[in-house]
Amino acid sequence: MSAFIIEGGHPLSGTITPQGAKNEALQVICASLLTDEDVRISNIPDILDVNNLILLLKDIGVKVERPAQGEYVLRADDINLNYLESDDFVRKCASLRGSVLMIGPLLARFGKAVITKPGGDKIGRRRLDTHFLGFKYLGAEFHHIAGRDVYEIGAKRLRGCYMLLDEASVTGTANIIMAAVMAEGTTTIYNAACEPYIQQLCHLLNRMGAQISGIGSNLITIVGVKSLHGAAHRILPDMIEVGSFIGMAAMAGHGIRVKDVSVANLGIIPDAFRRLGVKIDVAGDDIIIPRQDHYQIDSFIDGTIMTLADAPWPGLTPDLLSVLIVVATQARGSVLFHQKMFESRLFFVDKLIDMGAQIILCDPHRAVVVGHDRKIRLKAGRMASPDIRAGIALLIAAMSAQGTSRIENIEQIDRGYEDIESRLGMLGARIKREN
Ligand SMILES: CC(=O)N[C@H]1[C@@H](OP(=O)(O)OP(=O)(O)OC[C@H]2O[C@@H](n3ccc(=O)[nH]c3=O)[C@H](O)[C@@H]2O)O[C@H](CO)[C@@H](O)[C@@H]1O
Ligand SMILES: C=C(OP(=O)(O)O)C(=O)O
Repeated sequence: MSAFIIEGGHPLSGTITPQGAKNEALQVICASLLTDEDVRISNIPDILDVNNLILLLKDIGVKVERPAQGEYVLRADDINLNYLESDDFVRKCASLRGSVLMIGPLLARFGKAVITKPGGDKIGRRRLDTHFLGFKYLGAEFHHIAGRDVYEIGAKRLRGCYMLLDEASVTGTANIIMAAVMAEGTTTIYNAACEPYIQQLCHLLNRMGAQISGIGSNLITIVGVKSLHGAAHRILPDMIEVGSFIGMAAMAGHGIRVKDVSVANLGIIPDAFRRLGVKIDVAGDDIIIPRQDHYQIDSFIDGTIMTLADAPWPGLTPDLLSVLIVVATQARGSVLFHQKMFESRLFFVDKLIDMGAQIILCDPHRAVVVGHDRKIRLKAGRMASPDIRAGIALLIAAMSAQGTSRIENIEQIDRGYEDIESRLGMLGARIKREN
């Protein structure tokens, strides 16, 4: 296990550019399985989860070229379906959540896929019912393979239909869309997730010859086509990384510009930070977070205490609540965080409490933060990163703290943040990696 050693208290300033979006990358990379022609994708982040998914695609026979940094050409013209039966495949899927996104395209193109319990963050139950239900609506059948923790999914022919999803699952919606693009007839998905990740996937699929409408809404209509062809695609900036940088700038920044963020695709994210009193200026497609000696948490119009809660898009993404919690620890005022979607994502606040933050963990889903208004600084700590977003939140806390902190299990951070110690180092952070 690797660790970061962070010397806190160094002011950060300058300009930083976000990487391409992890969650979009996982989807569009898997979309390349839908055609035997070249799919060229640029702005692919160089992070563990994405690199492991590309390796897994190589294992099943996808030809991979990397003409430039962040740019890949993927050609799935000779897929080895036998590899899906191997223990090696199952083992690799089990450590990578993005692997679940291969099922829809494999089912659409080859009528066959294997589903195993995929990896990802340990942030509570991560059920796959929505994926299963969607595939079943389209006519797929599931068989549990005795002795192995996997299901085989098969479908001689997928048939379009109307479906109302049980919840707006992000990877579930992406998977069902990819399964439906070559189904016979029309598929209508209601209660579809509509994150920019999904919108981007749909735009790529349409460029590949699919007929998808309703993009950006929770009602998606897909008219099945016979086959798809190659296309090119550029991944959007990672909105979760942009949010992480806003949080970092509020806590430890002396003026930070985040460049080329695609403001139009950030949704409610900047406003969530503004609710905590963080000042954010927009300049073209950049955002600027000036130094702020104090920031004051809003209250609701009726004077009641501010609540920030996650919700399916265009609501507040659950992936930024951990960062928002850290920011609140130095605000003036109090705020209730309600993490509705995941069950175990708030437990990391124990570490912030050890560092001197005033937080009441009410139950696994709710925490109240009483801000210090910078009168008391967080003190350095020794901790392990339980998941990717708690990891970055702890890193931000450590950069703003007094003294030298140590964060272990930083592989969790590496899953989603490209070369983070060097990039933050350019802004003045002192972070050393220990392998
Ligand atoms: C690789 C990837 O893209 N991962 C993202 C994806 O995971 P993933 O697609 O796995 O997450 P889902 O959208 O399926 O669900 C996440 C959690 O939210 C719950 N839920 C979901 C929808 C809903 O309307 N109500 C509800 O309670 C689910 O039961 C589950 O506990 O979406 C999550 C939710 O934005 C993000 O945290 C993950 O970063
Ligand atoms: C929860 C996340 O990732 P994953 O779905 O890959 O575990 C995340 O990106 O915050």
